[in-house]
Amino acid sequence: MQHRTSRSRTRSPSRPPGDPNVVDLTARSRWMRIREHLSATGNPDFRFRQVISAWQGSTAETFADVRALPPGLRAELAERFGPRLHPLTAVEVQRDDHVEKVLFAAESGARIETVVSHYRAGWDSMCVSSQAGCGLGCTFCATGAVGLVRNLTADEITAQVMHPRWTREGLPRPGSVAFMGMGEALANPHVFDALTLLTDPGYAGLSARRITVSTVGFASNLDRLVAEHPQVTLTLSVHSPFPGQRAELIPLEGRYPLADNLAILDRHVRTTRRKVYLAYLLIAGVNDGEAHLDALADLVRRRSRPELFHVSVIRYNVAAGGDPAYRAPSTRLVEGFVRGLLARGVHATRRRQLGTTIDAACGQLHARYL
Ligand SMILES: C[S@@+](CC[C@H](N)C(=O)[O-])C[C@H]1O[C@@H](n2cnc3c(N)ncnc32)[C@H](O)[C@@H]1O
Ligand code: SF4
Repeated sequence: MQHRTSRSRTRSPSRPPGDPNVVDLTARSRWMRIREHLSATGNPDFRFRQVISAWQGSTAETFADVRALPPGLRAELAERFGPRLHPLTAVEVQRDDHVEKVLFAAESGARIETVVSHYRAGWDSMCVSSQAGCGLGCTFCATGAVGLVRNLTADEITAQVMHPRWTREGLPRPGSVAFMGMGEALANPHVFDALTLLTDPGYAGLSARRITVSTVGFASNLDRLVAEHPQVTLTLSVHSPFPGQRAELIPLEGRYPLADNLAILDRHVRTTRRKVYLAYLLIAGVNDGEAHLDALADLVRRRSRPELFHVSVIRYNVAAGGDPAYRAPSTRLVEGFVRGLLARGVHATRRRQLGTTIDAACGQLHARYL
């Protein structure tokens, strides 16, 4: 089968006329700078928390609305950091039985999507975007078909989790957060500050173990991630055990081979004893054969601690802009593949997919760019 391997890697965002790109992508997180400023000017720690609570609690749009702060401090923060608290505006919401998908617009006009799944009582998982579009061009993914519009800032990434709309819906904190929305998190350096903020008790206060970063294997930053955030849960997208075929599906294989990424995971599991996940996207007739099963199982069994590697088998969701030759496998085929791995001594389960009817499942997000 011929796979499409070339895609435009960047695409200009459609911005309203006269709207400058006001986002400074070289700047550090505004929230981090605000916190540093408050501390450097002798304010007690609770002042930062007061701003965050007012913002997240949906009562404040601007610093001027944060009534808990002394008026002088409100004016000072607005003057120094700009009046608005919100970096993202929710412009559209779609729902099905288990999933809510929100289209957010950022200040530059860039658009992203965030998905919340309610699949177990009292446990909500949020799928966040790290980039508007993605420049890595995987041939099965709608976000890849968009091309890279731009990296999100750390504040735009974390605002998806902290947005006041969730408080209004009774969901001030999701049970877990996965970087499985739009974009390749490790291709965006702002993800490191975003993780620091998400795990900061004064900001989102999430446990690192409840955060999953999924990557196609941006090895240089995977190395940095395991060093700086060792407790974050990791998923490496594999999709083929054969380098030639993997490079057709995931062009980044040519720059950062799977073997290099697996070597990083080997070191990581040896030091942390944390379980890691290998995602395997099953496309009918492409990567679902016995030879794939044997080679994938072999790849896992050759790890230094194979018991700490878990394969999540994902059914291909038909994605806008994906290769038209790709077909979704039947449920029987997916279950058979999982059984095949188990029979070969590999831990494996099928990853449940929600939201396919509203294009909210893995690989389907394109924020209306397509
Ligand atoms: C959209 S990606 C974002 C995270 C990261 N860039 C990655 O690829 O791992 C999240 C997950 O969706 C999977 N995915 C992409 N396209 C898909 C599709 N059409 N159907 C099902 N899963 C897909 C990816 O392989 C990955 O495991
Ligand atoms: S699968 Fe991940 S890395 Fe590949 S194009 Fe989609 S978002 Fe980017």
